[in-house]
Amino acid sequence: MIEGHSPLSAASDASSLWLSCVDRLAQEIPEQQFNTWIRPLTATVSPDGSRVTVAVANRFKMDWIRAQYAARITALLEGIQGSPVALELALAPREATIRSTPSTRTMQEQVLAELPDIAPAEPTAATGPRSRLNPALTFATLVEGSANRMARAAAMHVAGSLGQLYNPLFIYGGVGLGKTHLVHAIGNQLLADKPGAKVLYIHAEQFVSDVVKSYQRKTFDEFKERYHSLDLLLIDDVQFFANKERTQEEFFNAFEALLARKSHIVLTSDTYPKGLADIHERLVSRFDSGLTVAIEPPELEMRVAILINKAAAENAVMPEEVAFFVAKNVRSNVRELEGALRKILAYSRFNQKEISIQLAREALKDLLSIQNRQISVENIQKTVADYYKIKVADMYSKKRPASIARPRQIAMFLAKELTQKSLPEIGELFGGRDHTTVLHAVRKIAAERQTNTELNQQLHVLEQTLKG
Ligand SMILES: Nc1ncnc2c1ncn2[C@@H]1O[C@H](COP(=O)(O)OP(=O)(O)OP(=O)(O)O)[C@@H](O)[C@H]1O
Repeated sequence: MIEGHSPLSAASDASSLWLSCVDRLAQEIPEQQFNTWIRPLTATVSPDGSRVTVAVANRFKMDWIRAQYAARITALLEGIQGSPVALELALAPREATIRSTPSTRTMQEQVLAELPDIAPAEPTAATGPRSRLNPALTFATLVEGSANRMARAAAMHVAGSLGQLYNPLFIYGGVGLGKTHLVHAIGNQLLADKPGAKVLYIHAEQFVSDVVKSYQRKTFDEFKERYHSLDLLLIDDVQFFANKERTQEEFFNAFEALLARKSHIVLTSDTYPKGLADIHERLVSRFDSGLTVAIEPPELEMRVAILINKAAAENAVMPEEVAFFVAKNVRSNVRELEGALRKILAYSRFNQKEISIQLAREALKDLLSIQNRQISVENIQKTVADYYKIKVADMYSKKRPASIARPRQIAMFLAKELTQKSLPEIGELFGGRDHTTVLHAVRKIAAERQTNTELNQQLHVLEQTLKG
């Protein structure tokens, strides 16, 4: 803060920080997207401008804003403020709603119950923006490494020869590993080559909402016209179709119609098709009928390359030794790497200092101390999966063979032991399992450890690895 500022001027600076950020976003984002996602937001800014809390209407919007806009909002806020800004997303208080009980639901009520809370300003199937692609997410900005090599090659192939091999292409992996980036890259590449192609990127929850609206408004012809006539459908996070019967049926119809006209479908999920819970078998087998590829957490060298590339894209130079320092300390996913980089760039610009290990240490002070105290569940899942040579995705899958279920129970036990997370939170991070499942795993492994020396030894190795 500038010396001599009165609290009043500090407060008005603080509120203009958010308004300036919104102004900048209005210039960057297509109008429809801006009106849908950014305009309804309200924010509270701390007097020194170091913390901005944005109120969001519902959880779906929160996830979307976090995934699509949070990085850019933080970068803009930090650019305007000239110092690090912590962005928080919070649910705005909402009015109570009355829901029917399942036994008395009509078809429309059943469909309505599938609706994520969407504000009226949402783009509808008929009026939404054409492709919903983010032009910044291209193959050129996606760093390649062994973690995503196969998925990237398959995606490039699809973009280059639509409707031929690998249809559908199913890409799965943990959070923040680049699945969304990759599917946008396919769409952007196709549009660059064939500007007239009909491409749509959609998050699975938005598809649910489109189904619901077409029921509400009786606009099924428009819905079909829109989805069944695409050349390329990119659909993100299909695990959100779980338990949405009507949606699954409509998606199945769209899927069949698109394949029949040799259009391409690309899907992403947090687990592989057979690991998906509560999705109809006929849909799962369709998902698995083309090519299924994984994106793994990036290895050290890839994390380093991502940091150096992303810094260069921001016109900053990140020396390799600093990139190694950061990459060794931020291991779980690319989104977290980006967050760390943003903090370092803001710190360097604000203090007008070159980027060095010392500067990175200072900029990431909070993050590093949190990491030292708290190990993330994602890290535990990856470490345990590597140790027992199973896929990370098996940590979220519904598979039950002992070779998978046991490492999963061990990971749950370690998550309870080494993190601050509650049983329900851990259950959620293991593919939406109930807290009683986690409790059972924790008790079982804890008891067995007392008598089984081999297990005790394995747990010891894992604990040491995780504590670094
Ligand atoms: N290989 C990569 N090279 C460059 N940037 C990457 C790479 N992988 C991921 N990113 C970036 O990391 C961020 C998170 O990636 P993305 O949103 O695609 O992850 P995701 O797997 O879809 O996660 P979620 O499951 O949470 O939706 C994005 O900003 C993306 O551009």
